[in-house]
Amino acid sequence: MGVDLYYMDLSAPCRSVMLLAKAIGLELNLKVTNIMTGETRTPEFIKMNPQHCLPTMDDDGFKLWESRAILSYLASKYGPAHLYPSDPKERAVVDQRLYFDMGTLYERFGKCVYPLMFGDGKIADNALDNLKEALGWLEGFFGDNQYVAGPKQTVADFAIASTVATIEACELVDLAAYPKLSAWLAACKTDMPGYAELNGQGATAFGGFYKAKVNA
Ligand SMILES: N[C@@H](CCC(=O)N[C@@H](CS)C(=O)NCC(=O)O)C(=O)O
Repeated sequence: MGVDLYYMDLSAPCRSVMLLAKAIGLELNLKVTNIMTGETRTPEFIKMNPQHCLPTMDDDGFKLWESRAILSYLASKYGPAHLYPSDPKERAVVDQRLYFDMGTLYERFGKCVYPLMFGDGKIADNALDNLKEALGWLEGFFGDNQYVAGPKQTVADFAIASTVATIEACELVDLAAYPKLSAWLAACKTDMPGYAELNGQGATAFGGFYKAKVNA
């Protein structure tokens, strides 16, 4: 019974789901799963998620992956309505932020770090500028709002907080150049239950791994 979550602390998408669960008081059956030692490639895991990625969720037999889909599902089923609003326009803005996070912000961040951490070490010349451009767009999304998708906290805040925490920990960009984003991140650090334990420690470990590769 209950919601199983297969996860790793180092993983930003996993941390976003764990932060949401803490915020809504949903107890997860946490199942630490090591991608480095092949624990997502076992026949049992592949049967549950043929894409063998983390996070993977199992809610009493309902299996789901893609962290942002998990966030929307858990908020819809267990959270207060404002976290994933039913109003079509409000929901569309939340979805836009989630897709932006996955397809642009995290994607551009990944191009700055993953080749060094897991690939051939070749980082494109424009990778950092592209990441800064995406952070500039995110800065603009705030407008006069306190949260990334408007005046209320939504699932997009959990997804983007995990991405930005990871960017911060890698020390690639001076986030002070984005004042609204910096103010929001500071508020996440104090107001999101478990931020220090989850995003703090997990992102710091990821950043440490990245910086060790840079200095190797
Ligand atoms: N877009 C996916 C990304 C999932 C992903 O790439 N997860 C990584 C860990 S951060 C993973 O499981 N990699 C191992 C694999 O794909 O086999 C999400 O947000 O859930």
